[in-house]
Amino acid sequence: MIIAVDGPAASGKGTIARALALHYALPHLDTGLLYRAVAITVLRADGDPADPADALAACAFDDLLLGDPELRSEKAGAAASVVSAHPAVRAALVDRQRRFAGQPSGAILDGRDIGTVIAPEAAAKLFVTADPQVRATRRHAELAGRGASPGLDAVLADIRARDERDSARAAAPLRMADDAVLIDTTDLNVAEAVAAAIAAVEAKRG
Ligand SMILES: Nc1ncnc2c1ncn2[C@@H]1O[C@H](COP(=O)(O)OP(=O)(O)OP(=O)(O)O)[C@@H](O)[C@H]1O
Ligand SMILES: Nc1ccn([C@@H]2O[C@H](COP(=O)(O)O)[C@@H](O)[C@H]2O)c(=O)n1
Repeated sequence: MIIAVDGPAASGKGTIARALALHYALPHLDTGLLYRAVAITVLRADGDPADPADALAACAFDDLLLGDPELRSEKAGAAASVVSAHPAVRAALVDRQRRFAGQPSGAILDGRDIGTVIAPEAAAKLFVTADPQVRATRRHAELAGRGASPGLDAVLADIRARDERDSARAAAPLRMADDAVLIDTTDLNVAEAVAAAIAAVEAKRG
């Protein structure tokens, strides 16, 4: 079984995808990490994330980078949202994601275009969202817990800018697949959101 989990920044899709991976004993890929790795590789080479050639060259990143905590920074997220708009970057990362999705065991992938582009054949598709202010408050608390302290306003501005870039780009924009189930986590705690996700997957499995 392939489960696709898409949604905007800090909506809780990763939290849900990890919980589903445990529940169904399926491997999980956080596809945002791939774009974050490209972004950090560009920045460390003093390149420009908006330059398609710089971004494409960075797609040959070392897999060890995927464990680097700097990938979780807001700087990496913002630059990832710039490099991910280049069609050549998206094309360079497609095969890797499709191979992961195609494992005999099945898989769970979370991102922006899993249900629409990477695995349109997924048995269950979830689109996780939440009010931007709520997303910013949660991300702000998460960053503070890690010792980073951007102001709440800055976190909200970053989330809004990323939402806009990810939805407006021509290549694989963020959008809900026609056959996805919407999960709005604004008024749900983590346990409630995970329960809603499991119920949605069970309903799709029939
Ligand atoms: N339902 C919820 N209630 C409260 N906090 C939540 C809920 N879901 C997720 N969180 C918290 O919100 C933050 C963002 O969640 P998460 O990382 O899962 O979002 P995401 O959509 O995967 O983000 P990204 O766009 O960075 O990939 C985390 O700190 C997480 O613990
Ligand atoms: N399937 C995906 C996943 C991510 N992106 C881009 O990467 C940025 C960072 O992703 P996070 O999930 O880690 O926040 C995101 O803002 C997108 O621009 C993507 O395009 N497609």
